[in-house]
Amino acid sequence: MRAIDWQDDTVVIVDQTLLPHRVEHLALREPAELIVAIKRLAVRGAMALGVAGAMGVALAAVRARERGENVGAAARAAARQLAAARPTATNLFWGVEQAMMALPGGASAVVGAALALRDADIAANRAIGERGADLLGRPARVLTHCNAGALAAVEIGTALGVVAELHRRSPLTMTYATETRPLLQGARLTAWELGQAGIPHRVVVDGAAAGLILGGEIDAVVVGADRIAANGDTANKVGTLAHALAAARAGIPFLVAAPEATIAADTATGAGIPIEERDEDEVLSVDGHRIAPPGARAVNPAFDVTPAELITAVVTERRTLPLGRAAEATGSAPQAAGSVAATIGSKRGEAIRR
Ligand SMILES: CSC[C@H]1O[C@H](OP(=O)(O)O)[C@H](O)[C@@H]1O
Repeated sequence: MRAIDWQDDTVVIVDQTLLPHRVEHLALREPAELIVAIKRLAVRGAMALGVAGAMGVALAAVRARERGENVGAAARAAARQLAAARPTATNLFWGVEQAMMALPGGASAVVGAALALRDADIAANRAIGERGADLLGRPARVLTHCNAGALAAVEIGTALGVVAELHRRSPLTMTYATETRPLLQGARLTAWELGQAGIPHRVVVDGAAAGLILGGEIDAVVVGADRIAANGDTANKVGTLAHALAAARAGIPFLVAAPEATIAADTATGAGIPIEERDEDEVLSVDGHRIAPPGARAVNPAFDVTPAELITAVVTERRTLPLGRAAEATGSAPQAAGSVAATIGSKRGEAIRR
């Protein structure tokens, strides 16, 4: 099952707001429908957003061609609206950009670029899983946050790709999935994926992670990312920073698993990463039932930024980038944060010119 795909000039997604109790697909023919799905997290996760961005431009181009309208104008309008749908995951803008680069070739070329990006995502996730497992060796107990699995990509996923590869090589004793308030991607989606994969797991409340980590119950933490700045600072689902602080205190590896498309060489540090502020009712209610007293207000940042010095390494489909904690975890001299930018910049340039 793919979280997002292209079928008969239509984008087909699994409506993730209905999981785990219902598996329902949505067929989206118009960019506007896809934008609504992105905003309400029916399709979500950095890699899936990259594919959605590209496929959204393709929808605009194909519909315009069918209607005899200006394909370029329709694609440019859709690109602007798609890029504004969610601000943090750099993959969304990258996917839109990749599709727009194919525009001179017409609607068919844009569709081709979107499908190539979809297929490249699958291959990248497979490589990330192998590279991340190579780095971690044989941890027995792993903790992950939010959902960076197949549902956040096309197939496989990043952090859960590493978890699945670790389990394939040497069965994991336990995987701890933090529930990930307020939208519960961990309790709903990661638990569902791990159950489907037959990987032993327990859901834990977000606030329990630090105690498990400092209590010696966790051997490694593996998470995804929504944007990695040039110096290695990493934005991921809110709550990630707390787990990184605990992992640093406990001296266990904290691994960020993400494709090259998540690296934003033009974002110098974490301070430059826009953090999505979502509707406060997501915090004040659960499943439509208000849990806070009338009049209570909330703040609802969807992401936080983990400083590079708390991250053991970023693994992508092509590289293992040791960051601030590499010296502790692997004994290698930590790569100066500044040089990460140079490495990222030069390599990423190659990727785009691929
Ligand atoms: C690595 S993609 C998964 C990534 O995206 C999630 O955010 P959201 O569910 O709001 O799209 C979360 O940050 C995951 O780590």
